[in-house]
Amino acid sequence: MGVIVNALNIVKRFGSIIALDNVSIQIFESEILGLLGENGSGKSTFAKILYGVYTPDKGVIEINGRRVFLSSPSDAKKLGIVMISQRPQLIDELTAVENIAMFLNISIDAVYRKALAISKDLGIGIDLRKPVYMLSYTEKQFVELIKSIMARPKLLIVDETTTYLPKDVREKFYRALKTINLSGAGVVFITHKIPEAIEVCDRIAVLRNGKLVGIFNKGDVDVDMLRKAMFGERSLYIEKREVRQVVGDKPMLILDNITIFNEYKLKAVDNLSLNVYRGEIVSIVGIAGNGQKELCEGIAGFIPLARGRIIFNGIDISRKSVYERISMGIRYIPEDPFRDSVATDLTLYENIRMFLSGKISYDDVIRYVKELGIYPLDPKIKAYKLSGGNIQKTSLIRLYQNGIKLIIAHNPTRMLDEASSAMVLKKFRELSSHGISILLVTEDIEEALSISDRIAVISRGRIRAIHSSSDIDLDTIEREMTEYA
Ligand SMILES: Nc1ncnc2c1ncn2[C@@H]1O[C@H](COP(=O)(O)OP(=O)(O)OP(=O)(O)O)[C@@H](O)[C@H]1O
Repeated sequence: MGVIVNALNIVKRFGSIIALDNVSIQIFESEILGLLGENGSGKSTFAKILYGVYTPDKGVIEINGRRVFLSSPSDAKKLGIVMISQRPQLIDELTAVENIAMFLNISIDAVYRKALAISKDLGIGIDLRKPVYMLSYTEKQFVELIKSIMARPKLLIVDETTTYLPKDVREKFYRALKTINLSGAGVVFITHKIPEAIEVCDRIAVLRNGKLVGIFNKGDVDVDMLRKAMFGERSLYIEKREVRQVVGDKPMLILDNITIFNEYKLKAVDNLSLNVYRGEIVSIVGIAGNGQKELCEGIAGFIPLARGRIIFNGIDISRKSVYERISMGIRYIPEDPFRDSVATDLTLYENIRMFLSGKISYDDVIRYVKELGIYPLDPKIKAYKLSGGNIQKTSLIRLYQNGIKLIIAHNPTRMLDEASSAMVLKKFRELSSHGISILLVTEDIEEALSISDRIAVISRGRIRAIHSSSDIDLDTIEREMTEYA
């Protein structure tokens, strides 16, 4: 098998942080190379160097045996390197076909026939002539996948794209990656999920604190070995999650037949009713784009209800402002910390101070940074310099505010590694045992099963089923999620 990419002794520093410390990785033709590592270990930095977003401070990149200098993604694209980011890079107002045509610089008619054939081949039923804003997150990622296949890449980088897709959709995605492999291309597959890495990848490279710990062949490793490689001795402390059974009998939140329209005036939440009791953890699971974001924003007060009522702690808050809802004890953790919940131009210290009332000393901030496991342990660092997972942990400072009665958390662990996710779920459990109610809106069914008292399945803005988490299993929930989609 030929070598597509030879990354030799790559060093990348950001000020005093060494994001990549002498990392050498080869990527072969027709292989899927996994990239695993805890938050802040250097995965995205490595991917961005291959995609021309960052240039290395030291080291050499060779593509097909020739030394290259990638100074932008268009340099990378010319060499056949394509990346699917965690957030779809599509223009919402254009159709899927127009987006693909623009990326490939070819005519719309030529794109349509080919794209349709590829989507049929993969068993993906997407209307490629719809504007992208009408597609769900999953459908958008499939458009990215079709776009990547049509670009005939030599190297495809997939950055945590599949984390929350339901099993059957994920399998279609994996099949597509194997198809890309068949043409001789290599794939770099970044994921936080160790079992997924074992399932999909031929080899798995593990990074820790910017250093390459090792590259393992699929057949030679198991979950425990990879966990140890990722976290070192800390792997021993990753808690087993367990289901709690303490729930109050007083509804903290009553959603009474609420309907909410999205920014495109489409009905996103459709006549939805649900109660969350005092101290209860209720999860809402569903495929992304089924009204979850609008539901969260509607409860937090960012967007108005078209119909229905929200009763919080006995009071109708349907017309109350965001500020009034916060004062009453509602906290919202949005799913996109970059856009909605962390001021990236401010320092970590300033972000933490902003969300915690009263006098907060520098030492207090250090304590929170430690408790949240934010890396690097430097309150003076500007937030934009943090890795995705560490930015997400910063947004979770809201969990430490006073006076909380209800938390609405939307995919709060999406970017977190296993140890950090366990820390957040432990915090949720602790808060609920103090009577705080939690509405966890997540696409991670295992997470929902591990922590919730009840699980509701959402599809097309409606609750399709509600289960006690002790009476339900993953397969049934996945079936229900896709049945109505
Ligand atoms: N633009 C930047 N400026 C300063 N520091 C940065 C920048 N980008 C990344 N870093 C730092 O480099 C280190 C590695 O970050 P990177 O984003 O590669 O981690 P990661 O493994 O992808 O993490 P995650 O799983 O959280 O996405 C982190 O300490 C991060 O704070």
